[in-house]
Amino acid sequence: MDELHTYRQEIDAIDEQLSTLLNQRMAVSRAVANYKAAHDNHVLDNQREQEVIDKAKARSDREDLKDYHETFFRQLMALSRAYQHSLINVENPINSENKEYPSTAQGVAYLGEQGSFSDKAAENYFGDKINRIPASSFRSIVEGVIQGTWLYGILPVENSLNGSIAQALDLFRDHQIFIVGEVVLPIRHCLLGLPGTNVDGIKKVISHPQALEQCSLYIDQIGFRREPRTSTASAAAELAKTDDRSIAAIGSPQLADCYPLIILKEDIQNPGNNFTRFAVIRSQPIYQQDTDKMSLFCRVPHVSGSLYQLLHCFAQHNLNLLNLTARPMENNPWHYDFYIDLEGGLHQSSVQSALKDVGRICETYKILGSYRHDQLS
Ligand SMILES: O=C(O)C(=O)Cc1ccccc1
Repeated sequence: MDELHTYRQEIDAIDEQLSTLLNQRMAVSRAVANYKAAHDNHVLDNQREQEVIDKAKARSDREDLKDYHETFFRQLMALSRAYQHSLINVENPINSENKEYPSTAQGVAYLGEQGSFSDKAAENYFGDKINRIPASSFRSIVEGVIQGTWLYGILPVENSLNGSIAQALDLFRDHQIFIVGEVVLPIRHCLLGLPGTNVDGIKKVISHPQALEQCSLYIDQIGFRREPRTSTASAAAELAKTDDRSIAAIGSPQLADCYPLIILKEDIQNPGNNFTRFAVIRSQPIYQQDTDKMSLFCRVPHVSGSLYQLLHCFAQHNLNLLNLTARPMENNPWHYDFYIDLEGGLHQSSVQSALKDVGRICETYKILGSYRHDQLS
């Protein structure tokens, strides 16, 4: 018994030293948070964390303690990150992040050509106030916005029948890009052909993959071959340049006004309410007082219960989730990041409290935006 008592005294003395060291470490962490806030740096620096872990393992005085060193330092750094997040992100989100950035960028880039659904979404959101610029891929839109070639971009992010559009979400996660608004469009598809085309003679349909998927029942019933194109409007423009009456394009009825094509059949989309949600993106966030929706990316530790804990942060503050999508991590097979939409704006105290908890639980998280919910759907 005496022996156990002695061991416990030894452990208490070590814990005392650990507490002193933790105070010191968190004080430095505070200084790092201030530095990162002033220099727009991210809280998570994967390379730096790996170096800390490698050094810790090398200091282990026994082989069988290496893994314990790794876990200890991983947890320590997670605590440090949570502390930094609580200092940087939510102390004063509206004032600290709503800076005006000098920019010569103009216009909004959208996918496809004139008459694409993205073009229509941009028109609905901005009216004729700004130029709309056609682009050939999601990536080129995002890169153009980051480089300041365009002020805004517009990307489809979710369809009411097919769910989240993974490619768009991954671009938001992996780039310094922010959502500043959204627009929801009802989607109606029709089959378009060159004048004089007979539906019976059509062998192949061309369109954006989303459109082909949304009309899959009709396409399979007739037995058309499918070929993807950059957008519905690019497919229509391409068809209009040919004289091939064995090809049809799929897209909005308005395409028949933009290109010399005729509508062969209307409303060929699969049954159900077909809406697509588009995100308006910018290279810098805009946080306003009257927003009522937010989007985030969260990375939780790969341990039992961590997703449950993450969801609890929102439940505890009565915040309703509008979307939860798991996206695979590129360099970490079978591990996932979580994309979340929630009802509530960043100016709300319940949201700020929830985000403080999120910061404590997540290895890293990113606020993609706080913006007005388009209630059309
Ligand atoms: O191809 C288009 O027109 C787009 O904007 C992408 C798309 C395709 C189908 C439905 C919604 C958006």
